Amino acid sequence: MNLTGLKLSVSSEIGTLRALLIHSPDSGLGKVVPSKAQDWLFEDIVHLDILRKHEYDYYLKILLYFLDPDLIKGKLEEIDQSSQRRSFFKPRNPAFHGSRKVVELEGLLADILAEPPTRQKLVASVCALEDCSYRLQDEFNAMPAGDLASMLISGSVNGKMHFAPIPNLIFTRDIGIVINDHILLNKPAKKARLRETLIAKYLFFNHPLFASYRENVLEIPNSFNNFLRPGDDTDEKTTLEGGDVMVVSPSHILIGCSERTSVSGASEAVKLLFEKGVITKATLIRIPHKRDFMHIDTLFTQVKRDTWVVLGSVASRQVKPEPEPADRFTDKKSKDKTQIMQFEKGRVGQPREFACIEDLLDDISSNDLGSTIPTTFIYSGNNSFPFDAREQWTDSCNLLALKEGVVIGYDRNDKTAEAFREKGFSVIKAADLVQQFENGGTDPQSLTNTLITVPSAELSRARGGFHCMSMPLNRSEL
Ligand SMILES: NC(=[NH2+])NCCC[C@H](N)C(=O)O
Repeated sequence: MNLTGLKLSVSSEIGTLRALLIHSPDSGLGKVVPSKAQDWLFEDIVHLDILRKHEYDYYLKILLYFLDPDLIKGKLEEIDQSSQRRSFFKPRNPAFHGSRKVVELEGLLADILAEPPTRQKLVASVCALEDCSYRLQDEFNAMPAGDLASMLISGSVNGKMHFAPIPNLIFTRDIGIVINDHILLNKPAKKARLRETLIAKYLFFNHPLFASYRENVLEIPNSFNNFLRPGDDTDEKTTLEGGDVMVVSPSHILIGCSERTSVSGASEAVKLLFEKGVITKATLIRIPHKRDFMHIDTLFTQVKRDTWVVLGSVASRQVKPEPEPADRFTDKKSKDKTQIMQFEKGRVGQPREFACIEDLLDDISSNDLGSTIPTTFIYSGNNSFPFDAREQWTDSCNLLALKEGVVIGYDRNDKTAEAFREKGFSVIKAADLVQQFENGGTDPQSLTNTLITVPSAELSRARGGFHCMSMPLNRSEL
């Protein structure tokens, strides 16, 4: 794929999306077995055909109408014909869309594997990680680049499974983050995500698409005594996953300290970003270390300059109940408390603290983004128990902004959609919107204040939403 000349530029969560990196669900998702589902960070096994045809394909169509309409407009009927067998959506098919704005990761991987030196290094690294035999490594090296790319992702070739799939690669958010014109690589907390990280590292350092940004690829170092620590406890490790990083303004990023991102990972990232002059302000947000809240983008995402969708029970200021006598015995572990500290480059003295996530988001809206009206919070499940928790679990707070005020999420979060309507938003099904785009009833430019909903019965079992399923490469400045 000839993809030279793409400009990396992300300085907000809501500027009009111009280019992003995605990975469409590959056959590996259909190979998750019940006994390994949780180890591979899926909550359940998924039905691959339904997940692709009736769910993810809508996401892709919407992305293309917004970012690269020439590839899709006027062709919908043909693309959807059953005789086409989804060829438009299959990376290795000649009829594949091949967008240079909605960029498919598998194609990039095949490109770098066509270069023998890169192929040999990457194959050797994957084989070391997956404990493959020397002979198998030689076999992999002799494979055509396209087959090899698909095998390195799905784990299988010609019906044979050589190692585990990496089904979480659909969550491209987590493999790296574009901050202005730099790329911060991740250091995953979970073993199931190690191969993804390796692939991402090779892509950013070797693909011509990123050629002019080589010097801007940032790798978080391990703390110097990393390898001296006894045992396998991941708590103390230096880890950082992309879902915990949000670029909220050209100078300010948020980093979650969570189940996945350690304090040392966050701290090393901030040091690096300050040192390289990428940003001047970083806010660290400690959230409860729980599977439900693995990254900060599972708790809140931005909708507009002055509007955020949040889980109220964690983000709002909590009124402390009178302590019960036994509370003295049950002092909450610090890991379960929310704590927020803001650091500015060159500033001496105490960092600034915020009492709750909403206070921080309000400060960002008013002071970083210049909003002059009161900040709006739209709550998961319309802030009523148990729908708040239920819908957060199925990613009601994990929305992707296609442009300011137009976000995309799952259709199953009814009460959250109700909350959007109450705040003046339209809620429209992706299938209907696609039809309207196609027949000229509306167009992406004229859409305002809208939540687009995508079918999600299967996708939501993978435990991530569209914010996770996107790695923005370019957004217009706000
Ligand atoms: N940015 C995110 N919230 N990503 C969600 C990742 C979900 C994935 N199954 C995992 O547990 O790793």
